[in-house]
Amino acid sequence: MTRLTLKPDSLSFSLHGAATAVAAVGRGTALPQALAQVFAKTDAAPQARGAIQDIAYCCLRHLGCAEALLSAMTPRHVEPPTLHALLCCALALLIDVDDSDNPRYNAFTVVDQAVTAAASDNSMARAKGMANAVLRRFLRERDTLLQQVARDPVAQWNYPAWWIRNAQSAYPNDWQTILRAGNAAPPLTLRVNRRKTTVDDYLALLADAGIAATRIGIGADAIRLTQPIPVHRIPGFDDGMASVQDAAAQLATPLLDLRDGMRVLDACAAPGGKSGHILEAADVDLWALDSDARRLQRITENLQRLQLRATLLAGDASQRDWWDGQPFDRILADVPCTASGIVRRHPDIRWLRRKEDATQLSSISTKILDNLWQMLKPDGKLLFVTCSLWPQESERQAAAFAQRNNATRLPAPGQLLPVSDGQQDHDGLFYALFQRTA
Ligand SMILES: C[S@@+](CC[C@H](N)C(=O)[O-])C[C@H]1O[C@@H](n2cnc3c(N)ncnc32)[C@H](O)[C@@H]1O
Repeated sequence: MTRLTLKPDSLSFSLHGAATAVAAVGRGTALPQALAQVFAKTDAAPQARGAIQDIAYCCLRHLGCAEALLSAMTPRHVEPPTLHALLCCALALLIDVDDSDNPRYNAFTVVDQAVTAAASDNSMARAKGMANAVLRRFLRERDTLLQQVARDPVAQWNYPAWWIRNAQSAYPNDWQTILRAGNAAPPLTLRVNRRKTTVDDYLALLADAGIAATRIGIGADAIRLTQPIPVHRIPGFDDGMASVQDAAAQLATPLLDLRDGMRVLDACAAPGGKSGHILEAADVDLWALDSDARRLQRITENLQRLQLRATLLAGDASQRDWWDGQPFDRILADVPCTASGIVRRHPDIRWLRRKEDATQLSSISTKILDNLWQMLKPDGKLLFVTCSLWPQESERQAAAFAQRNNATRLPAPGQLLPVSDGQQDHDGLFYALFQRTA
């Protein structure tokens, strides 16, 4: 509940909105929903929404360090949760200021505006003196405090301890690079719609619009914008000339080896990123299935924009009640997983997931894969995809599946580790391709 009215274009307003969203993540809400709730309650203009979102993302990327700093500077756990989140948001911006050559905010402005945000809210106003003291102490003792908390791996890496241990055990040589990549802001990667244009012509269109972009070495239709821009500013976006899609995700369609006339199932299809790419590549009879009926609506919107058509079905890929009994030439199984390979886009995931989630999600994907295998034509191909880094959900699952079903494994990239610099910039996805021989 607010006491003072904060100006919607002020940093205090953005900090208050971001803190409300981060506190909701602390209660188990995914960040996109948490932000949508904040935007629904406040009358924030697009620019203020952008600032709220940026601060919330920054906070979740620095949450381990911010919480450790707060514990080091305050004798008791800070309550209520929105005040705790507000101080973490402010500390995250101050840490970011320290890291950046071109900081977005002046450090003293951050402190002043965080205290104003606390003062504006009945639930926090009493603690504004404490908030001021904590943030000013951080400014005075920054180096000592950062050194002190960096002994704790959670503060050093900004992931839960179990996540760091998982990464160390799965990737003894690469775990630090992987964790660092997950903390970087992702690039804006586009997929050019080859039904409407070519990569070269689209790059020329972007250049004419003054938007710098380069071809990416992975994914034939992939280009990366040098600076992310809002989606509505992407030339031809509303007409389906380009879609936002990570470069690694753009490998699914070429791996499916599609030909016109094929009957294709995209079994876990929402929001339809890969469905759209499949339909751009070939004239296939595509069935797009998802168990979440609300998320199917996102496929409808995406395909409408691309002016492409599929048969949309709400159903469980581990069951058969939605199937007409006609086998498929190709099946894409982009199964539900922990999403540990896309944390740079979703910094909340690491804080929302639990260690045991991988086991539970693996058992769902085992059922999905075994069921879908029975729906494939002889010689048909099934592409198994996850956006996970954990072998339990990816390589171990693929190997066990091949053994159980006597499936022939065809060449595919396997585990792609997330990379956050250079030409190959992409998320961490896993691909395994199987063929039915009988
Ligand atoms: C990784 S996402 C798919 C992303 C999508 N292929 C794309 O490229 O845009 C996984 C999807 O699986 C769906 N899902 C989860 N369990 C399922 C099930 N048992 N059957 C079908 N879909 C399921 C989720 O609703 C979610 O939309």
